[in-house]
Order: sequence, then C-alpha cells, then structure tokens
Amino acid sequence: MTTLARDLGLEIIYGKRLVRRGNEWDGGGGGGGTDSFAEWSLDISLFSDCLSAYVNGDNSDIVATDTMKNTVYVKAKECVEAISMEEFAIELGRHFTSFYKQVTAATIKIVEKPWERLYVDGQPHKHGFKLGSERHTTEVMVKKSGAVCVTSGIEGLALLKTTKSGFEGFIRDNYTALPETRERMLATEVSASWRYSFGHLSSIVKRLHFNETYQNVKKVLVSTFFGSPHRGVYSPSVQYTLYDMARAVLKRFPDIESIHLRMPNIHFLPVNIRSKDNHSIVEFKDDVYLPTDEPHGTIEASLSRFRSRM
Ligand SMILES: O=c1[nH]c(=O)c2[nH]c(=O)[nH]c2[nH]1
Repeated sequence: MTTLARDLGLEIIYGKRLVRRGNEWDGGGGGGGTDSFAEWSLDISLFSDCLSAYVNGDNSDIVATDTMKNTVYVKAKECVEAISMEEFAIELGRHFTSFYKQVTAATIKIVEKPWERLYVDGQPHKHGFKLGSERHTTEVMVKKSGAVCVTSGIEGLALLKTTKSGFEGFIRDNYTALPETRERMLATEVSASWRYSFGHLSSIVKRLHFNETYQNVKKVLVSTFFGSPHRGVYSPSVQYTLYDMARAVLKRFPDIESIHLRMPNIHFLPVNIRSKDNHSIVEFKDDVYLPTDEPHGTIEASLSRFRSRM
C-alpha cells in the first residue's frame, strides 16, 4: 500500500469474477489418442497501486478487468499439455505481478467442474466425459517478491455410512432431548482445503503433481471416514472423525502444512409414528429414516503441522 492510500485507509483490490474456460488437450492421432478435458471457473483479484484511479479518476495505472479475462485465454492457449489448476493459477499470478509494475499481489481462485472420463463396458472412453459430483478447488496468492501461497481443496464430497457411528456422553440439561446412541447413520458433505508448504516461486523447481495429490488426499479422507471395507471404523462423533481425517492427511503428505475441514452433520431422523391413543403405527428398527437437509450441525476445524505434535 502507498503512504497516501494508507493515510486514506484505502486498500485497493479489483479483478474479474467467473471467467470460464474449457480446455481440450488433444491426445493426438486425429482422434485416435486419449483426449484430456477440463472446465474451470476463475476469479482474479489484483492488489494494485492505482490510487489515482480511485481518488482522481485517472485510469492510467489500471489493468482493465477485460485484459485480465483475455490473459486467461492467452495463457490457456500457451498450455500445449494438460496442466493442473494450481500450476495455471501460479502462472497467472506470476504474470500479473511481474508484467505490471502497479500490481503488488494477485489472488487466483479456480473451481473445476467435475467432468470425469466415461467408462463404457469397463473401458475408459478416449474422448467421452460425464459430470461427477465433488469439485476440486484452488486458491493461489502470488506477491511481487515471489512469495506464493497455494491452497487446494475439495467441495461437495458427500459421504454416508449406515452404521459404526454413535453419539454419547454429551452434556444433558433441561433443554436436551437427543437420545444417546451407539448405532446411527452418519452422513456429511465434506469441504476441505489444504495449504502446501512451499512459500516462494523459486522453490517450485520441478513440475508439481497437484492433481495426483488431490486424488490421493481424497482417498485418505474417504478411507479414514469409512475404515476398511469389511470392518469399517467406529465414529464416536463427527468431531472425532474430522480430526482423524485431518491427522491422516498431514501424516501422509509431508508437503501439506495445514488443512481445514468442514463436515456438516446431515441428519437422518428415525421414523416413529404413533396414533392419537399412543398406539405405534410405525416403529423404528434401524430401518426407515426421514432424510433432512435443514437444520444440520456444522462441525469444522483446522489442523496445522507446526502447532500439532505430529
Ligand atoms: O457427532 C455429533 N456431534 C455433535 O456435536 C452433535 N450434536 C448433535 O445433536 N448430534 C451430534 N453428533
């Protein structure tokens, strides 16, 4: 921030939201190879020394938001091979902060539309995709100094298990109606974001495998939530399971510094129906539930490698 901007209490950020790009990377061979495809929605924010535009109406230090949008397509065109969202965001941040003297930092957020390769009769289709569910996200900040902060994430990872979950021993008072149980359904929609430990563009020397790490983090989250296929794992609360999942990710991936998890507790209510004279019409026997979205519990936490004793 310039001195004048500080005196005015003004912090300047501007950018372009929801820039959408679809990219096909040809597998070669005139349609004979295996094509890749990605559809992304980008938000660009620039921290910039363009005070005069705000204070005097002088636009000479403004990078037009239309130019930001065009930059996305020019940089996309330059990517002749499939690239991860994280690497693309780093490249955009590097461009904005090094090309324009006014731009001190850039934040790029990207959400991927979950197109997945289609399988026909168990065979991966060379150029066919279908829409999946959970979304890969990233947020990258690049500063003019070369400092970089990369987070990746997942949204909408819906998980449900029919047993091996309970909730007991919580505070009971005059307002508590919830029965204790060692047998309930557990359903959630996980949102996770994790921060990588490298902090400077110069430390990014080799091609980074963000897509592979994304897939592997997802696997660790899912397998920790469910446990082994036959025995599963007992969850005494969403809180305990969330912490277990966060710990498993930090343990498995040394280049992840911290992780934030949000796991709503999506309730499936046991159905019990009684007549006016208290005769049971439907009695719940771990079978029929009323699925609900609202209200739901929200359980979240962040775990950081340096503050934990891992
Ligand atoms: O796993 C749970 N954690 C809670 O904090 C909570 N609160 C509640 O009503 N049910 C549950 N379940």
